[in-house]
Order: sequence, then structure tokens, then C-alpha cells
Amino acid sequence: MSSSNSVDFQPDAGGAHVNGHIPHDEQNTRLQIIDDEKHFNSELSKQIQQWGLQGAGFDYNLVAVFGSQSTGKSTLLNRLFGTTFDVMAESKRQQTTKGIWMCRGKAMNLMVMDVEGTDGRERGEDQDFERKSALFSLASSEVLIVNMWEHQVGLYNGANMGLLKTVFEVNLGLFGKKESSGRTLLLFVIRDHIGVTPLANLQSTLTADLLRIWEGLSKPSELKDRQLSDYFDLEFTTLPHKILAPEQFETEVLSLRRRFSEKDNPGYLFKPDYHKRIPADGVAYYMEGIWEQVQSNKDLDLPTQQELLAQFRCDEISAGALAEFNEQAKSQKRPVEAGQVVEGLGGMMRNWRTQALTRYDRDASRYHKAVYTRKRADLTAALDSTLSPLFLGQLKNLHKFCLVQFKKALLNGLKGDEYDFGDVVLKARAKWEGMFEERAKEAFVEGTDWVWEDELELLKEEIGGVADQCRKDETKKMINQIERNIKKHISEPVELQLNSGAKDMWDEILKSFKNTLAKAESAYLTKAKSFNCTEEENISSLATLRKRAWQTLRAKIDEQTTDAVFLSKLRGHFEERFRYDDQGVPRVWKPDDDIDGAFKKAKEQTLDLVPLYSDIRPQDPALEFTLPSDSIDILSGEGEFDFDASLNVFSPNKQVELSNKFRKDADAYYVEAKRSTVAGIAQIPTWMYGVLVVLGWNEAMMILFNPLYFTLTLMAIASAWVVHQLGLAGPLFQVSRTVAGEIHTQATSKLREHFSQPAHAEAVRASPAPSRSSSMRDLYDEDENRRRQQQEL
Ligand SMILES: Nc1nc2c(ncn2[C@@H]2O[C@H](COP(=O)(O)OP(=O)(O)OP(=O)(O)O)[C@@H](O)[C@H]2O)c(=O)[nH]1
Repeated sequence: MSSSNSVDFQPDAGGAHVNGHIPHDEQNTRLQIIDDEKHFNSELSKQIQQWGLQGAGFDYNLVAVFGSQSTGKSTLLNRLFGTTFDVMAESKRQQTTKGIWMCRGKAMNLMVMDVEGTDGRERGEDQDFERKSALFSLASSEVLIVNMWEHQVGLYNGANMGLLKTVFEVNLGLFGKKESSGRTLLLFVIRDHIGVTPLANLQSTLTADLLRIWEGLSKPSELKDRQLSDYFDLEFTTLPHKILAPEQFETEVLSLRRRFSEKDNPGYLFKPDYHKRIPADGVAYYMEGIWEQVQSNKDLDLPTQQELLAQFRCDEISAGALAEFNEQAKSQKRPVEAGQVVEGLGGMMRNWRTQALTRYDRDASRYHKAVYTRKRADLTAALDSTLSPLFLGQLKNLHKFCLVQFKKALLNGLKGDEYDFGDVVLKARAKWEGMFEERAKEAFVEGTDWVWEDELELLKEEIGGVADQCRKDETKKMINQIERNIKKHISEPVELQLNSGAKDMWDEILKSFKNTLAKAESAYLTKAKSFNCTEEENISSLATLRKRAWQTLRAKIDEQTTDAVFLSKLRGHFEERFRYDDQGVPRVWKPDDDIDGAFKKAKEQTLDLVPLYSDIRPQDPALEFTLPSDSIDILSGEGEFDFDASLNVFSPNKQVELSNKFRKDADAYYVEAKRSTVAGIAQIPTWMYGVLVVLGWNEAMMILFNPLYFTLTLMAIASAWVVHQLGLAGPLFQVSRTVAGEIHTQATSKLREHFSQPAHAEAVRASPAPSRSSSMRDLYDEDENRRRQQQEL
């Protein structure tokens, strides 16, 4: 046989090898999973990870070898799978494999178990380990290689038939109740096949032996009819003598290897049916559980074991996924709690959730379906309960944000005068409610039972409340504005009409008032339409508007009918009638004029105006204005309003008082008029000037003809003329007044000195005339005071 047929990988060592030396190549590292003291090695999980099989899922195979000690089991495995199990040195004949070892098959997703040989002289009669290891291998492997020398075929103990009996028995316990699963392949490898006895003969001998054993088993009654083939497939193969026919040996090993490695090989041995359906990452835990059960001699219930494994692994996988997820979710917890609306939170949450579930599904879906599904639901609930506060927080923050933005939009939109309130509200509402909906939908995670619609309803309610309040404020603002306009428009006509005192003045005032009010009402209704005011609101607003307009009119009337203003109006009317004639020319009273008659007439006519002013009563009843007395002012909240009382400007008492005051004023005019006629009577008649000339003729002639008098007169006239021309009249008067004052002071001083001499003083004291003395004292005191004042100045 050519060397090209040899297996392309070689065992790394023969030679001395007791447990311990581990090759550097991690892929080929072997591990003693159960030591000779029957302890399970908890490092298996880590080792599987190092072999790179952790994530293989179901895409791996597990094979174990059975057979007597030193029958070349390790050699076979190393050749077949490129493992690195210890092989006994040719020179020594002693046990090399103790306990159970495991190694990864080279370039294959394969876990290979090398089990301690049976019939070992080291354990003597103790077959406990054999049984336990058989049970353990059967529970986990897909293929059990039963290794034997050709010459062992037909022997009972030598061919491990006793052990196989045990295997069959435990198999019934493990898988007996299950119909379809739990099949295992028993591959009999007959070593050192010389070729004298063909494989077919060996096969039939062994099959007959196995069937006999099967028949001899004490099976539970419900499994009585079960056949060996219901649980086991049997395959037989031979290998030539390794030492005598090495090349043939290598060729056969290679072809056997192909049956393990090539899935499309017709003799492929790892049929899916044999797989124990334990995911690679759970193998270690599963085996540990099985070994524990085997060790404690408890009934080994594989489905329960698988469920337990599933629970453990699903919990582990779930915890891993959850830890990563929590770490991600934590990053957004703080901003949400701080009231921030986190951009794209929904996307993030969906991502984290999907990642966690995908991770869980990837690793856990291979385990027991029911457990996987249950744990998935638990995980989903845990994920959602972590995300839920973020979602709710986001909604709350979004709610606040949108409400604030809506208020801002209103503020901005309602600036200036040129805005349509309804439009501003509608647009702001649509924008921010829409924004909430959009963002809330974004934050929603599909597959949860979260609800955002309630929060939207709440927001809508609040926005509605704000808009409503704003609308009311706007309406009030509008009413105030209209009220100011009314005031502006009715001011002038009211003043004009109240000044005129015409009989139809109230008609004119009310006409102008009603016109203005009608315009105001239509202005209100136009605006109210855009405010979306309700019919009810319109009614109350218009009532307020009317009431306010009326009050404005009344205020203007009050302003024009205060006592002073009204009396001045009456005086005006009186003067017009009394002091001016029918053509409006001022009258100059003559003694023969009928002052009394004119006075009386003007006074009566003027007094007639008082009742006209006293009540707002138009002549045309159509112009009458009324207000319901219970109209409530929506701006001030004032209710009850006595409209009828508001029609009265002056009460009867007031009318009397004003009439009296006016009478006094009128009397004064009368007296003045009378005086002006008396002044006219007191004028000097012209003839008196003639009498004066006649009587003063002589004196005038004397002055004219006396040169001294004449010169003096001329000089006086000339001086007066000069003084007048130079404008010195004023200073001259001042000087003369000062001189006179000085003369008076000097004279007083002289008199004081004179009366202050002792003789005089005594005389004065002795004087019996006290009235004179006291008058002198007064004079003295007065003089003293004046002197003191002058000094102070
Ligand atoms: N005659 C013969 N000897 C072999 C064959 N294969 C291996 N050997 C030799 O048998 C001896 C035992 O080999 P191992 O592979 O260690 O046998 P084993 O069954 O693993 O031994 P334990 O692990 O101790 O039970 C070694 O010296 C091998 O060289 C074979 O096919 N024929």
C-alpha cells in the first residue's frame, strides 16, 4: 500500500505518558473529564470553548470507544480522528488510559471520548467503573466504537459481552420509553483481522451473540416486544494487523475515517438520528449532570436531564443577554430621568431588545423547546420591564415638551394684530399633537403591550385647556379693544349733542351710539368666527360688549354732566339767550329796554333744559336702547346691572340743586345788566360843560392874561410834556414818594425825641387824658417797629 494512503495526521506521541502533559496546540488538547477517582472535571466547559466548539450548536458529533484494556483503542482514535490520546509503549503492557479522556477531532467538529479499558487488572473484580462509564458514554455519544481483537469474537467476557448486556439494560432505562429518539450506533471494530474469517462471518457471530444477550435481558413488561434494532444500529468493520500489515492498516483506517468525516459518503456513520440533541455549549453541563446521576446510582432520566440542562443553560444564556442589555439600557436612563426627550430612543430600545433576544435565540433555541420558550417569555418580560420606565419617561417628557412648545407657538403666533387666532391654534395644535404622536410611535416597541394613545389623549386635553384659556383671554382682549373703539367713536358726537341742548339731542346720541355698537358687534362676530367661539360664548360676549358700550356712553355722559360742566353749559345757553339778540349780536342794555322780561324768558328757557338733560329719553321710541338687567360681564365677572337707573342722569333733588345754582348765576347776570344801564344814566350831560365854561371864564382869562401865571402854566405844561416824552413819569412818582416818606420819618423822629425828654414824659404821665397818652404810646411803638424793620433790612 502506498504511503499516500496513510492518514494525513499522526498522533503526536507514543512513549511514556501518564496523565499530565498537555500539548500546546489548544485544538488538540486532551482533557481527562473523569479521573480514576471518578471525579468529573469541571474544566470541560472551558476546554470545549478552547477547542472552538462552544458555538457549534448541534453541528458537532460525539464518539466514544469501548473495549478491553490495551486493545489499541487510543491508537485507533488517534489514527482516525487525529486526537492525541496517550498510547501505551510497545515495551510495556500496562494500562495507559485511566478514567475517561476527551479530545477534539482534528479538522472535525468532533468530541472523542477515550474510555478506560475494561477487564483491567488494575481494577480487578471491581466492575463498577466499567458500568458507569458505559452508561455515561451511552447517554452522551452518537457512536460507540466497540474495539476487540478478532480472536475475541465468540468469547463472552473477552468480547465485552457482559458489558454489552449492561449497556443494553441501561439503554432500556434511558431511552426505552421513547419511540423514536435515543438510537445509538454500535460500531464493532475487529482488530488484527487476518482475513481468514471473512467479516460477514464475524458479523453474524457477533450479531447472534448480541441478539442472544438481548433476548436474555429482563425487560420491563411494557417493553417486552422491543427489538435490539429499535434502539441500536449495528455496524461491523475490520482492521488489518497494525504491525504485520501496516500499510493495509493505514488504508483501512483512512477509509474508516472517511465514513466519519464525509457526510456524502454512503457509509457515513454520524446519522442525525444518533445525535443526543445537546447543544455544544451545554455538553459540559449535561455530562456533569449525567455523571452525578450515574455516580449516585440514581435513575438516569435523560429527558429530565435534558430539561434540567435546558433550564440551566437557558437561564445562563438569558442572564448573559440581559446583562449586556442592561448595560445598554443604562446609558439612556439618566437623560430620560432628567426630563430629556431622547432622540431615537425607540430605535435604540428595539435594537437592544432584538439583540438580546437574538442572542438568546441563537444559543438557547437548541435546548428543550418548552424550557426555551418559557425562559424566552421570562427574558422578554424582563427586557420589557426594563424598557418600560424608559418608554413611560420618554412619553412624559414628550408630553411636557410638546405642551411647552405649543404654548410657545401660541405666544409667537399671537404677536401683533394681524393674526387669525383659530388658524394659529389649529396649526400649533396639529404640529405639536402630531409631533407627540410621531415621537410616541417611534418610542413604541413592537411586541409589547405598551400604550401611548392615553398619553396623547391627556396631552390633547391639556392643549385644549390651554387653547381654551387663550381663546377666552383673546376674546376679552378683543372686547376691550372694541370698547376702546366705541369710546373713541362716541366721544365727539356725545360732546357735540350735549353742548347743543337740542330737543333731539338724545336721539342723535343714541343713533350714533347704536351705529357704533352695530359696527362693533359685527367686528366681534367676524373675529369670533376665527376664534371658534361657541354660540353660547358669542351670546355672553355680545352681552358684555353691549353692557360695556353702554357703560362707556354713560361715563362720557357723566363726564359731560358734572356740576361744573353742566352749570357752565346752562350759563352758555342762558347767555346765548339773554346777552345776544335774535341775530346773535351782543346786547347793550338801555334804560328803556325790557331787561326783566328778557331775563325771565332766557332763565325759563334755560331751566327747561334741566329736565331734558336729566333722562336719556329719545323722542323717537325706535331709538330707545335697552339692556337686560341680569347681563353678566364676562370680563369683570360683575352681574346685576340696573339699566333703568342708568337712564337717569340727574335725580329730582339734583335737578332742584342745579336749578338753584343756575338761578344764582343768572341773577348775577341780571344785576350786571342792570348796573350797565345805571352807569349809562350817571353820565354828565353836555350842557354841564357849557355851564363850566361860563362860570370858569374869569379865572381862565386871569391866568391867560397874567404873565406870571401864564409863564408858570406854560412851564408846567412844557415840563409835563418833557417828562412824558422821556418816560420819566414813573421814576418821578417814585422819587416824590420816597421824599414824602423820608419827610414823614424825619418828622416822626423829631416828635419822638421831643416827647422822650423827662419833663415831657412826666408831664405826659401826669396828664389826665389817658386816651391821648395811649395814642402817643401807640405812635411810639409803631415807629419803633418800623425802625427795627429798616435796620434788619
Ligand atoms: N497487534 C496490534 N497492536 C496494536 C494495534 N494497535 C495498537 N497496538 C499496540 O497495542 C498497544 C496498546 O495500545 P493502546 O492504543 O495504548 O491501547 P489501549 O486500548 O488504548 O490501552 P489502554 O488505554 O491502556 O486500555 C500499543 O503498544 C500499540 O502499539 C493493532 O492494531 N494491532
